[in-house]
Amino acid sequence: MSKSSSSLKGYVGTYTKGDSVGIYSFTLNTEIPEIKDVQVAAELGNPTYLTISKDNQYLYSVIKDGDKGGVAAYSISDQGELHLLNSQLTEGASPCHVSIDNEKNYVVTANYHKGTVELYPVNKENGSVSPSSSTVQHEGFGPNKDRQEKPHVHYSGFTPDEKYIAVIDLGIDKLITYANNDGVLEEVSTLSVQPGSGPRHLEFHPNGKHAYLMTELSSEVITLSYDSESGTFEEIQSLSTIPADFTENNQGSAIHVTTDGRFVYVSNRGHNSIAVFSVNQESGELTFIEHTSTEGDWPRDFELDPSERFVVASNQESGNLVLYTRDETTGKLTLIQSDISVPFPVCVKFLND
Ligand SMILES: O=C(O)[C@H](O)[C@@H](O)[C@H](O)[C@H](O)COP(=O)(O)O
Repeated sequence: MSKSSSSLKGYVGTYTKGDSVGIYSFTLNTEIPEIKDVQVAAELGNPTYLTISKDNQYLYSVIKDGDKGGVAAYSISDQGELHLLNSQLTEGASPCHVSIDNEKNYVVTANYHKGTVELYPVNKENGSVSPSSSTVQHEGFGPNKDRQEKPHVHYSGFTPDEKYIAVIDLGIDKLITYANNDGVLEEVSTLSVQPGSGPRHLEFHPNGKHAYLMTELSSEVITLSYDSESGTFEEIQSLSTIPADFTENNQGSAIHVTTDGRFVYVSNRGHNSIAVFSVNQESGELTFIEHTSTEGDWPRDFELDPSERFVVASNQESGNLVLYTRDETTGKLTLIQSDISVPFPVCVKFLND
């Protein structure tokens, strides 16, 4: 399924509440354009976040199985079917985010409820996950008594050169960089953001020198500079992602940066929108462009397709995916389709080019 193909394969992670039974797949016909063929791809509990290996061989999912939680590994067939390889489960709540490195050496998970980061070596022969080789337990709390009573790790992902793993903790307002020393996580630096802001997700600019952090509790996008040698971040700028006159509840959710480095997109749950920002290529600083409605309730995430001519948003509470075309010059989104039913969708991932 290459960039030149008019049919792109996508997967949707969900909460298995209501009618949802697991991971769903769909096709995006880029010529019409239209999303269709929504079907169950794998049955498992709460596969909220997914990650696909760069070579499209394997998909890894968060999994909840009774009182246990962890990671499930699947191989992806040429037709895009998922076949279970194995899973690694431990007692307690399941993680909320999962990432894999480009070489398929390690999967890393973030566990919101436990306040932990877990590293899982990947079996090079068949893509299955080995038991966790390292678990780090965060400590502390933040000023928001309801949401920051303890650590809540919300994101873990590899830095662009994959030298480090960046971890975001919503409960303690920190972005912590870890080194992976032969399967053991070792802390190398910490950035504390505004107390109470509740940082959630991170994406790097393709220049590797800037990164953008989305906060959940304060609904802000924070521009960071990044030193790839030391793995340290510094704050440059902070902007609200919702209009100043919007006073209802909003929880910031996802963030994505285009591969040309020109635009940053973030999603707002409550305001139910995607906010578009343009990027100053020198300073990395952002300028707000527009809000676009997500045509539904509670957009927990969204994704650009591999060509980046399309964006698909996932509205968790209204149970619909929304397809937009993206103007690559202005960054603006145009609504195409909003009636694609998927129960409790959380994230969308496409097969890579
Ligand atoms: O995004 C949210 O709504 C909140 O941060 C939080 O309320 C939620 O619990 C975590 O995302 C973890 O959720 P799961 O462990 O259920 O994925």
